[in-house]
Amino acid sequence: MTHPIQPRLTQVFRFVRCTYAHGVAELVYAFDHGEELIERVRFPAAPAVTAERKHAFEAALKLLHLIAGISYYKAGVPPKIELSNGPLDDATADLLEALYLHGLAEFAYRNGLDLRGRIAFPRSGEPSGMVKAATLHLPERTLVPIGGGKDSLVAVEAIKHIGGQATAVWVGNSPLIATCAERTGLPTLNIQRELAPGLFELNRLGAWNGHIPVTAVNSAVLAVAAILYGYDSIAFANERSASAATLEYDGQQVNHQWSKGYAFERLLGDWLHTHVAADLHYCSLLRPYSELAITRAFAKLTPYFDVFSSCNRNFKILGPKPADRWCGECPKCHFVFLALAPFLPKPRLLAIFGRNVLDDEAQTAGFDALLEYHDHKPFECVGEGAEARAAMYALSQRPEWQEDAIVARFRSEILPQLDVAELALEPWLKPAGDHRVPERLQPALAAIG
Ligand SMILES: CC(=O)N[C@H]1[C@@H](OP(=O)(O)OP(=O)(O)OC[C@H]2O[C@@H](n3ccc(=O)[nH]c3=O)[C@H](O)[C@@H]2O)O[C@H](CO)[C@@H](O)[C@@H]1O[C@H](C)C(=O)N[C@@H](C)C(=O)N[C@@H](CCC(=O)O)C(=O)O
Ligand SMILES: Nc1ncnc2c1ncn2[C@@H]1O[C@H](COP(=O)(O)OP(=O)(O)OP(=O)(O)O)[C@@H](O)[C@H]1O
Repeated sequence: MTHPIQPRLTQVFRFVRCTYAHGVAELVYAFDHGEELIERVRFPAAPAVTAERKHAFEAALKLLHLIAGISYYKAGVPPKIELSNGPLDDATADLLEALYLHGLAEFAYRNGLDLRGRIAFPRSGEPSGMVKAATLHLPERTLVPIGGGKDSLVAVEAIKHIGGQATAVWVGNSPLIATCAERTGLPTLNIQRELAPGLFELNRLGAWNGHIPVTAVNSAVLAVAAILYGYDSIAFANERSASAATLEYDGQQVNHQWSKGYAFERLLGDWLHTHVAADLHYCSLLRPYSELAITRAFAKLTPYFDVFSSCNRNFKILGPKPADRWCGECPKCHFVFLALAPFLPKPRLLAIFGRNVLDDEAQTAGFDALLEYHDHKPFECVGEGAEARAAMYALSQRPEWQEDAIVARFRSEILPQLDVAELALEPWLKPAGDHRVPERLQPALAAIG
């Protein structure tokens, strides 16, 4: 009989094996000599892997195993990591160590842990180099991940605008995301992901728990899918402000959205070019845009208004979900309401949310955090504090909004402490900064701005 392990006392996290057959990937992990934790990812109607793509497929699958391990590793954060398939080359180890350190920074901060110097993947010492993987002549079509919220729908419409071939793809079994994906009118692909049930048991036994960089997991799933089904690009909808830290603590930046940020996009995009296929492109189509530029673009996409939701409470695997798509109380509901408000007629916005979030005094502390007023930005996927202040200032100048409780308080209490010259909306609406959008998709960028 095996005794239940005490997750926080474990010494080794083991990547046991990773297999694939008939559209199902099994990703297997264990702590010490404890029971195997098996995560399954199901690729529907999967075609056979061709000989030409075999090497690329295996490389992508191996990366998925290594990345998805983060959900389990975090339960114990033991001092040692073991790989049954041998050590990693430097580029792979660098990618994983960056992901585990920065992607778990919020987890570490909230649990009072310091992961610096603790996460070391075994290395072969093989230099990374920048040798390109083979070109696979992947079909010119794009996987567009759908998250149920506004951002991915803006990306979808931009690709449709340039006549690009694309498939709306999502990981997991959210009916809300399925409805959004169907509304795009694109072909759809739903990949199922089942966490190892043993993780919930570890949680019950007092495992460490907290945020994981789920976009990295979804990205690795989609890299496997791109090779399996044949796509030359994966176009996420991660905004410019996703790269901004939520807070800084003890000399370390803590960014809730790290795997949505540009640093991770670069690491993974380069890794795919060198280890999987020279013609598989991983990018974010919204990288040059702020949240406000994206909400302005989304405000024109009326066909999605009755199906989308950015409220993450919809996406829990366990536990209750909001009755009507928007809980109206969480940082995402606060931010999306505020960021859409400057670009939509007020009655339209109230109809989407079924309430006026800005006239609810109970939400004052939540909005203060968004504005970084006596608080830091919330641990959620929300825009920068300066962006939220610009949106709030715009509303405070409009008669239809300025009497609402939260806006009125902003006018009387917060605005006098701010420099109005820094509150303009317009600078946020211009694209800026680098992106990695491949040439074929670049015309779609212009369709957003
Ligand atoms: C939906 C959600 O926000 N979940 C977070 C929440 O989880 P909770 O315990 O309340 O419920 P479940 O989602 O049902 O998860 C149950 C447990 O399962 C583990 N887990 C789940 C998914 C996974 O991929 N790995 C896991 O290990 C975990 O132990 C759960 O407790 O709180 C958790 C703890 O803080 C978070 O880990 C859950 O976050 C999910 C991974 C998730 O999908 N979150 C996205 C909505 C999310 O945060 N997206 C970010 C993207 C940022 C990035 O860099 O990727 C965003 O929108 O900002
Ligand atoms: N379940 C999922 N499957 C595939 N991709 C996902 C999933 N959830 C989120 N994503 C993708 O991850 C990226 C970040 O998600 P995010 O929640 O910021 O976007 P969103 O849902 O489109 O918009 P919003 O910011 O309004 O929530 C987006 O490209 C989104 O499509």
